[in-house]
Amino acid sequence: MADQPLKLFNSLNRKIEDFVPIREGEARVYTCGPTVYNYQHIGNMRAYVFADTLGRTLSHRGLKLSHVINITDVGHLTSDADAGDDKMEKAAAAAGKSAWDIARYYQEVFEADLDRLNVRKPAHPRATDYVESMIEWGKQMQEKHCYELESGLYFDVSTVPEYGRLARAVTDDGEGRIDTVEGKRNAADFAIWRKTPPGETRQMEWDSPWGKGAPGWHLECSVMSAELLGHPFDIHTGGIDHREIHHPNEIAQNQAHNCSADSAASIWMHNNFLIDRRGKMSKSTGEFLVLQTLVDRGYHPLAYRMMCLQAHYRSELEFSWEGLDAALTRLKRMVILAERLGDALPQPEAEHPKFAQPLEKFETAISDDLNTPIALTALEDALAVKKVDVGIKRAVVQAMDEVLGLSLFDLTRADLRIRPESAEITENEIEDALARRKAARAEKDFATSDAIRDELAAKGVEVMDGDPLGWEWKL
Ligand SMILES: Nc1ncnc2c1ncn2[C@@H]1O[C@H](COP(=O)(O)OP(=O)(O)OP(=O)(O)O)[C@@H](O)[C@H]1O
Ligand SMILES: [Zn+2]
Repeated sequence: MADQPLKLFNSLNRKIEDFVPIREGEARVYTCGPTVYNYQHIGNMRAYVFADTLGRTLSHRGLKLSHVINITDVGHLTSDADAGDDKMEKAAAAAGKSAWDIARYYQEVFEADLDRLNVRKPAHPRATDYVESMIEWGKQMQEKHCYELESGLYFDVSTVPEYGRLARAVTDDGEGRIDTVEGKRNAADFAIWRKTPPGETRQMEWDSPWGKGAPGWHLECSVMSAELLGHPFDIHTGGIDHREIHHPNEIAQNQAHNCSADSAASIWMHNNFLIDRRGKMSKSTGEFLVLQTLVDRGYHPLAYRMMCLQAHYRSELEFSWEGLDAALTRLKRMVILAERLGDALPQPEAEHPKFAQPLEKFETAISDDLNTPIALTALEDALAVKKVDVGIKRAVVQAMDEVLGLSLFDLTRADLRIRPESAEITENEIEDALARRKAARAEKDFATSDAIRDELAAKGVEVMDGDPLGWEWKL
């Protein structure tokens, strides 16, 4: 479909590059997944909407996609730089549950949220299923690249070429934040294996040549990407915070293990943060929004996907309820226009000159480092084309929607109504009352019609005659 190259921003050299798959006709993508010690906030979910849009774009270009989003169920400490407690063990202790139960619970919620945001099903390997391979990696790297301290096996970052070239400012931003562990050779050295301290038992621990303990978080992603995608693979993604510590450490391990200066992925991509008035949305700072909160307030989850798509993935996105309202309204307009195409049979082979411009605009935008804000306007241009065969129009709109993942043909007006959990009246009751009112009006029985209107108003439903969006009522 697309004859222009797909251009992507590579964090490795800070340049836009043409994407060239390593294996012809295929694309392999690894995305750092959640640490399942808590709910994922909507900022975390932005990272997966971005990765999914990338995956959909690769599929759209006819590539066979293998996408992995791992589940970190062990090893991530409260500081990315190997200091503090294990996030899983800490959450388990606080909840009085086992770390394993906590991990399973939050993984399920995470997967349900991915579904609700139309993130296509990637592979979800759990770190705890790969510990044996992690130990193998440790043994293999140990002699040339690691040293043992009382607390564990550490990676010496001076043993690989160009350590930290991915990070923006290794000295002040990266290393500056690293808490020191006594005996470390370089401040940026990190744990490959963390030994369980003498006299303690951890819920999640394994035997290893370095004693009982658990793998380091950075090691997990190196090992799972190698096992599931093979090194080298095409694209590695994550949130922009990973560019500073986690990904430089992954690269160092890949270089050491693979005996190569190569980072193991052709392109490293990072999404920017979702912020609110206080800054980066973050679990560690206490209050945060989860997808369910949006749903409880009556918003369809895809309004949030729309909100994400309205910003370029490399820009910060500020969350506000007004912004979410605007995204919802935009989605509604699209759904109303898509509805008019009814059940027309899409005709992907047929062409119409009226769609040349929107299609060209769409391809150019999405190929330009996933410029979804412009791609959305191209979709709107296509939806606005009049007096054409509906089958052709449907095929064009559907192809664009496949990339953006908004499910325009599956959503209905009713799905998109603001319908807070706390509302007293059900959708069916409202529809029923409206139908009775319509019948009364048709018979010029205005007394009944007004009575129904007042009845609804008493329950907080405003009937909107002549609403330009055709949304006959709102709460
Ligand atoms: N505010 C945010 N906006 C966008 N992406 C984010 C944000 N916060 C975290 N991420 C990304 O979400 C993904 C999942 O991260 P993880 O589950 O490890 O969360 P975390 O680091 O514990 O979160 P937090 O930083 O909120 O405490 C990572 O790719 C991370 O970079
Ligand atoms: Zn990772």
